[in-house]
Amino acid sequence: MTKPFLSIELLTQQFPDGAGGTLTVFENSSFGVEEGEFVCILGHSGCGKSTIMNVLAGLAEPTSGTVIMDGQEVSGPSLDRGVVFQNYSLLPWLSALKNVMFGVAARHPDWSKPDVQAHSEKYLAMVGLDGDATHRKPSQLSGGMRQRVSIARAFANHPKLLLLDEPFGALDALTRGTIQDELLKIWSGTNQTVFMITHDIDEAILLADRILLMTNGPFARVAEAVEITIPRPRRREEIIEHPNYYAIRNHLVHFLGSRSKELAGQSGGSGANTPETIRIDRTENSTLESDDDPTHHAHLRAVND
Ligand SMILES: Nc1ncnc2c1ncn2[C@@H]1O[C@H](COP(=O)(O)OP(=O)(O)OP(=O)(O)O)[C@@H](O)[C@H]1O
Repeated sequence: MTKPFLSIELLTQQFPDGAGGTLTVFENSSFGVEEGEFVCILGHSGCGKSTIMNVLAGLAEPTSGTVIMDGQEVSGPSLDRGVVFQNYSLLPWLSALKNVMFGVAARHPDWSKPDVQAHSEKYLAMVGLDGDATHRKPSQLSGGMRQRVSIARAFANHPKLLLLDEPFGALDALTRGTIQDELLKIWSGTNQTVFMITHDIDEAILLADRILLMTNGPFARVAEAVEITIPRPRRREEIIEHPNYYAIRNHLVHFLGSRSKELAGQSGGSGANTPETIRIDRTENSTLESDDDPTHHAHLRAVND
């Protein structure tokens, strides 16, 4: 069997628990992400989402296990992986434009300065920043503007893998919607693979091909991979009308509300903890009753990987 583009294999992360013991955040977690796929990960605070993200970015070493991207083991950061964190992380002494240009110039050392600048301005404009704002330093921008610069910086580099840790958390609802649309536009026009942490169920349904659901920690694991069976292009005003929307949404809410706790703390032993694939499709079989109760799993077609 060929490996997926991004293959997370038997990943275990432990930290000292501060009381002389060991905290096992997750154990033997294994899952894959296909090239060009948009995956969101949902789970309660503290279950280990950012820890997984840091390992994928090459910014942290797992206790054991490996991450293989495009046939190569991830070790250390790389321009092939662009990261957008919750807390922006811009270089404070550079203007917004120069923050973006810095990465573009590193990625394309052969480009002339005007080319680097034009490319950077294009991506800043995509996230709604142009004119004076692009010449301001991060301290002279609002939190939302800083976050938009971080997003432009990551996208402008065309990394093979975009790692987004709650990238829209600091944005107001209107800007958030605009940038979600821009993200979808950029993603659909490239073959980039996106792995995104969010706490927003509706955002995840709008954006993702699959949503990974994590159980609560310690010994958290990606228990399910829920396919978003709503065709693209998706528009936020329209997807709620789709017959699968509330069925998927209810399933996610039910998982986060109770199953993430019920399944918590169960060590899977030495074997790989791979997620179960969940496919909910109310359009496939019109003989299904119209019953959105997510506990009625007879209505779900679950296929193991
Ligand atoms: N460097 C560290 N040393 C010790 N414990 C850590 C370290 N980093 C993370 N942890 C612990 O690992 C667990 C997972 O943390 P992580 O930040 O990955 O969670 P998260 O799911 O991203 O949470 P949130 O949604 O709140 O951002 C938490 O219990 C956290 O306290």
